[in-house]
Amino acid sequence: MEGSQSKKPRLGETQFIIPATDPFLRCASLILPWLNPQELAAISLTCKTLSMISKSLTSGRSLDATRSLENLPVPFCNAVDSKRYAYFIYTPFQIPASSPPPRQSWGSTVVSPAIRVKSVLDSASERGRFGVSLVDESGEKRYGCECQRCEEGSCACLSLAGVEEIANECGSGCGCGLDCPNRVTQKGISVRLKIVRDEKKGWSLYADQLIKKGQFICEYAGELLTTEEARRRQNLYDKLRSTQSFSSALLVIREHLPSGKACLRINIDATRIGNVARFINHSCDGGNLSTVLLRSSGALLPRLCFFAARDILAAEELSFSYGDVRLTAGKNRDNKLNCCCGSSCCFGTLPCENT
Ligand SMILES: C[S@@+](CC[C@H](N)C(=O)[O-])C[C@H]1O[C@@H](n2cnc3c(N)ncnc32)[C@H](O)[C@@H]1O
Repeated sequence: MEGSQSKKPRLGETQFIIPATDPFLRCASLILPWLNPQELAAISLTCKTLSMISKSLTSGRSLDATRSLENLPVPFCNAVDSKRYAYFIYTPFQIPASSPPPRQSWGSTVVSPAIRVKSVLDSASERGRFGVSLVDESGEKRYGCECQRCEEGSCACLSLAGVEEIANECGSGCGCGLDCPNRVTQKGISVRLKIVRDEKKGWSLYADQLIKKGQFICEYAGELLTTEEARRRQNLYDKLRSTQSFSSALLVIREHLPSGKACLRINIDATRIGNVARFINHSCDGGNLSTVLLRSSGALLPRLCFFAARDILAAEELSFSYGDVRLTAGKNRDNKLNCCCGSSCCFGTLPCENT
């Protein structure tokens, strides 16, 4: 008898089996993954079948925020309210600003393993395509290191004395390949993570395994904006936040140039298009992540990368400091947000960016 019992699906395992012969169902299962939550909710009201497909998609979406674009799935976990996932377009790396944001298929259970593998490979080549490159159109290297290949796990231009000191990685301007040990941050996420709902802070990124001090976690990926566009969007986000529960993820990085006279400003907006880093919350004590501005040889702009600042236990929240609240005190007074980081040195308000 034991063998004949059908196994009940566990939570999040709902699968809608689509008969290969039914053209309506096959069409619906191809189109629905491209819809956003509002569109999905609307279409699921039209008939029982579409309602079942959209329930199955919602389950699929909550199992992996990365849409198979990273090496490992990053699930949403919510024991607080009924939200199953946060909706945004996933990119594993920086991309030029996109308006309107593109559509992206998400949550389909009919994706074959071959397509999953292909999407990961595509993301690796896209990383190169969108990277602002200093290699000229003929492919001739203009900048970059001289290494042609790396031997026995070491690269001639490796300068990995400690996490804080990483400032350069090999890149498209180098002769070495993706297996070069000086390309730690270009291979995607390789530690288990999960996105957990918190009553006060909203979605929060957590470790789902022990992460050793110095391990790479992820980069802050999103749309690269001009300062003018960053200001326009920040105003819009401030307005949206004052009328509804809305969470933005626009990060402004300022890199002071060695002369001390100029400052390079990079605006990365992960609100509409981003990666899992958009779920990292602020902590007034600096949190458990160190941020490193990393320049890959051949790329014009640096990338902001997160590393473990100490050993991080499984089920610990990942956090970093968004900035010094004392420096932003008085700015954007109407838009202050309460900080709930819970650290003993909490200032009570989140640092705000005066874009
Ligand atoms: C980059 S997002 C982080 C992910 C966000 N929690 C979510 O649900 O999408 C930044 C926003 O998260 C919330 N947040 C981050 N750190 C917080 C903290 N320490 N206390 C309260 N809210 C926080 C704020 O709403 C902030 O605008």
